[in-house]
Amino acid sequence: MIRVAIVGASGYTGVELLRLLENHPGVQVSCVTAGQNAGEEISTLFPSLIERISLRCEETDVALVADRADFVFTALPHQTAMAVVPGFLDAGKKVVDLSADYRLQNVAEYEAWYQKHSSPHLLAEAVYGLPEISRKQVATARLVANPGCYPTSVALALAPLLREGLVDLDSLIIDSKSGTSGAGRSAKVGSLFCEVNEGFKAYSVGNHRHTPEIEQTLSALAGRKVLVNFTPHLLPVNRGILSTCYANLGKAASTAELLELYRDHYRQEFFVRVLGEGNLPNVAYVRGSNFCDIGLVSDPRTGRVIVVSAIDNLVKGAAGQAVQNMNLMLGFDEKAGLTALPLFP
Ligand SMILES: NC(=O)C1=CN([C@@H]2O[C@H](COP(=O)(O)OP(=O)(O)OC[C@H]3O[C@@H](n4cnc5c(N)ncnc54)[C@H](OP(=O)(O)O)[C@@H]3O)[C@@H](O)[C@H]2O)C=CC1
Ligand SMILES: CC(=O)N[C@@H](CCC(=O)OP(=O)(O)O)C(=O)O
Repeated sequence: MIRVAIVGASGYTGVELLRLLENHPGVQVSCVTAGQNAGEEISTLFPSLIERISLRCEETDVALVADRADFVFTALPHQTAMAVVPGFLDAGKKVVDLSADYRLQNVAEYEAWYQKHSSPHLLAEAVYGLPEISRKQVATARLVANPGCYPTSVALALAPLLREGLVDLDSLIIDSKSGTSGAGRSAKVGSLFCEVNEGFKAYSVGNHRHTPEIEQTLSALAGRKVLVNFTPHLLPVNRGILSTCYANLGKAASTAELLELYRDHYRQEFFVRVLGEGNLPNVAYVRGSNFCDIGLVSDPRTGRVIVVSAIDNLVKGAAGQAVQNMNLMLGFDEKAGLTALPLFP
């Protein structure tokens, strides 16, 4: 059994890692850490774990964690992650970082959208861990930057069109909606029940920090710089991201032809489910799973294709994708621990 640490286990992605890894045949969670909850029993913080997982949350101390684990997940807020990730690498550990700290390859871009980077030398080494796009690089990586939830849903929705050069790259518009767990477990007025329930709003319009991450991936797929309009919305549900992506087709193509292209593209991908004509994704049908469901419609009236994708932000958008990356990095079956069907209804 490989010993695994979850640094930042008292958050939403941390507890999701615990849930998924409990069913993993080759690893055992040997150490969990927290910030203000250090010292607490993890099943007290999350009664969902009672009688199955009993671990004391340690201080987030690099030497202690490195001593107790062979592999590390960092599930910390950005900026906090970069304070510890270099220490784990120096101690010879492989790391999947769930924060945004190592996702952007360009330091200036990171510092423009986030804050000063304390280990910019690692940005060139870190592999952006979207296995359906960068599987080979993930398998040999020491540090994987686990993609953001919105960028995962967008990259998988648009990759076939961009790789095949079928759309006008200056026409991309992305409209995404996320459940509230995307904002994490820490107390914030904007996440309170009365602020979210029965409401629906756009936020960070024109300036959300996932914009450069989305553009980085789409540019690599397209082979040239791509800019997008990306508008996130807050949905009054616990989990789920639905992204609706609009693009002008270079030349006319029917819904059936485009779906055939998507099916070809993702034929080998267990976690991407391309829906049949007339069917469109719904966050309710991926909840709790590592699936990304994709559907599309070609609109001959406007010459646009509209691609819709759905993921669970905490699974394919965070902890599930992190486990998928770990599986590749450690040579396990990529699906290990991740084959559960979605929770429905
Ligand atoms: N939620 C989501 O859907 C997604 C989240 N992510 C990213 O994953 C990371 C974790 O997210 P999430 O689990 O939602 O966040 P939470 O806010 O739910 O949890 C954050 C975790 O980090 C710990 N922490 C915070 N500050 C410190 C500190 N200074 N020192 C040590 N530990 C600290 C917290 O401990 P404590 O509470 O005990 O202080 C908690 O365990 C973030 O970078 C987030 O952006 C990525 C994709 C999707
Ligand atoms: C609903 C909500 O607030 N979502 C978060 C994004 C989710 C996330 O955690 O993304 P990172 O990993 O890049 O931090 C947001 O908009 O900031």
